[in-house]
Amino acid sequence: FLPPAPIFRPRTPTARHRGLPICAAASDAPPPDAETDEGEAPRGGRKDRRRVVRIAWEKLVRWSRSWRSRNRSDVLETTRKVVVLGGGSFGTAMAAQVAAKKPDLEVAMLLRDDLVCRSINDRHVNSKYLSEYSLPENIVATTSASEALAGANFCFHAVPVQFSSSFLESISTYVDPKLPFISLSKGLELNTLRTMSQIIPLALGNPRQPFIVLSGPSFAVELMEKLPTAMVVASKDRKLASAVQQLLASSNLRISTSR
Ligand SMILES: NC(=O)C1=CN([C@@H]2O[C@H](COP(=O)(O)OP(=O)(O)OC[C@H]3O[C@@H](n4cnc5c(N)ncnc54)[C@H](O)[C@@H]3O)[C@@H](O)[C@H]2O)C=CC1
Ligand SMILES: O=C(CO)COP(=O)(O)O
Repeated sequence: FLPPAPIFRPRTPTARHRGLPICAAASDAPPPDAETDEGEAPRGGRKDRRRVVRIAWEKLVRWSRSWRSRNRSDVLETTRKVVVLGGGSFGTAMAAQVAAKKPDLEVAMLLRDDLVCRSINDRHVNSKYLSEYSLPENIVATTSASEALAGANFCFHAVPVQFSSSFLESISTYVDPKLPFISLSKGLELNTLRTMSQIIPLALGNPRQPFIVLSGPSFAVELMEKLPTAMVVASKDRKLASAVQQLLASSNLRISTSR
């Protein structure tokens, strides 16, 4: 479900390109003889030139593929811990989704209910939401904000919009100002008509808190059932959107990026 790698097709030199050292910069091979004009070029010269272009192009394609795959694996490789704020249906489903991507990733869920924490930690089941599904064992639940947020590389926010301001204000001292916040919550705050992109920086007192939106249409149950699901991740920071895409996308979850 990851987007396909762009396909680069080497173009046969056309009249417009003739005499130009196409792709010469990407090749170790010497550029074709700039003096050679097609009209005068012996057949062998033209063949050599095509070969040089082909080799340069193949090199460029190999570099592009390796760069893409390096970037793709880097996000998962370098992510050690994610935190999920809110352990309702969607927080639980996203925790399960990301935990399944990497068994040694620590997925910390910040909850209010100690009994639910115990059911997750001891039995790997959220006794209150989606209790019919087993959760990956690398999900740990806590009621301590400092514990949940310490050392996290990404934060998923799944507390309903109407309670988000007060909840975030209460935990703001534990939030690293560089921690990327991925909002799963949808809607407007009543009275203020603020969106989550306004609520999060205001409540945390940090206008520069990295912010990403992850949106469906998608439902918690379809993720738990591993049904084919599509989502969109959007951020003003294109690299961050792409990082979240790599972190979450799987064979059942296709994620597109947007700005
Ligand atoms: N359920 C779904 O399939 C989807 C839900 N969403 C969005 O995700 C957000 C969360 O939805 P659900 O997980 O379905 O809701 P939910 O009602 O299942 O869970 C809400 C969670 O927030 C916690 N919470 C409520 N008030 C709180 C407060 N004052 N402080 C701290 N925690 C509090 C609850 O304890 C619970 O863990 C919503 O904005 C919803 O629109 C988005 C896509 C799909
Ligand atoms: O957004 C949803 C599905 O995409 C569900 O959100 P609610 O749970 O707020 O209806």
